[in-house]
Amino acid sequence: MIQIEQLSKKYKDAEHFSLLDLDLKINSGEIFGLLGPNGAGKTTLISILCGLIKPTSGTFTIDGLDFKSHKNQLKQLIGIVPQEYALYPSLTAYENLYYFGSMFGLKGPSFNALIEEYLDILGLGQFAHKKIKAFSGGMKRRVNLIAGMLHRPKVLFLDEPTVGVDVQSKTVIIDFLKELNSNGTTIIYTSHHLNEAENFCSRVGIIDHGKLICLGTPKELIQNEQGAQHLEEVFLALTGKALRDYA
Ligand SMILES: Nc1ncnc2c1ncn2[C@@H]1O[C@H](COP(=O)(O)OP(=O)(O)OP(=O)(O)O)[C@@H](O)[C@H]1O
Repeated sequence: MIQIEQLSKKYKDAEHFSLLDLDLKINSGEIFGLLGPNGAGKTTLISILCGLIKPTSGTFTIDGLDFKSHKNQLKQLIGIVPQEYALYPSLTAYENLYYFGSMFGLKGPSFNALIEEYLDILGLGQFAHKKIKAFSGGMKRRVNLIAGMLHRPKVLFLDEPTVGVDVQSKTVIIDFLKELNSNGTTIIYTSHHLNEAENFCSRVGIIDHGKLICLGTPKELIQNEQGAQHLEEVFLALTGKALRDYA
């Protein structure tokens, strides 16, 4: 489904590569977790795969479509749920979603019904016509999520979809993503919640300093790391305890 070959990214004026010669294959139907410390290169990788930034070198295909020659088809195929809220604060939840859907050519009564259905599933039905600026962080995260998948993409990229939300919102978001996945959507997500990733992901890849340092099912990675009971111990053993502060 996603085939990445020798992907590298060096930002303009940066001293180091943020991604270096990364090879990775993600299969159709997976829930794939991209894990790594702050500054490891997760957002950079997702941003390249979503076509938001260009790689310095390397190639990738999604569903057999090359990123350079099939930009427009790829836009239809993928959905993006960014880390930052992509919502208009002075519009209502419904208006925001209508706007995002219309960018994919969605309109009409069946589209209205779809927006209402998703808002209901994510517990926001009664707030559909309230302005986003009055929403809590957890509510905004849920609207942000719907905005990224209204056009029913085959592949959904999510950059920390559960950051800063309470356990209740987190559960609703994860259950919703599991349901999407069971209906055929491939999910690629980044997170710092290692317990969540351990339970949620079919496979994970740990990235550090722009390189993929391990890949496998959570169970495999835990079994391969001596004394580890959970993914968090594997993560610390592989990436160390030093702080990752950059400016
Ligand atoms: N626009 C940019 N210009 C220059 N350097 C950048 C830019 N964006 C990211 N970087 C650098 O690239 C590296 C990887 O950053 P990236 O945001 O991809 O990491 P991340 O794994 O998503 O981190 P986090 O968990 O903190 O979100 C870091 O060293 C970061 O400082």
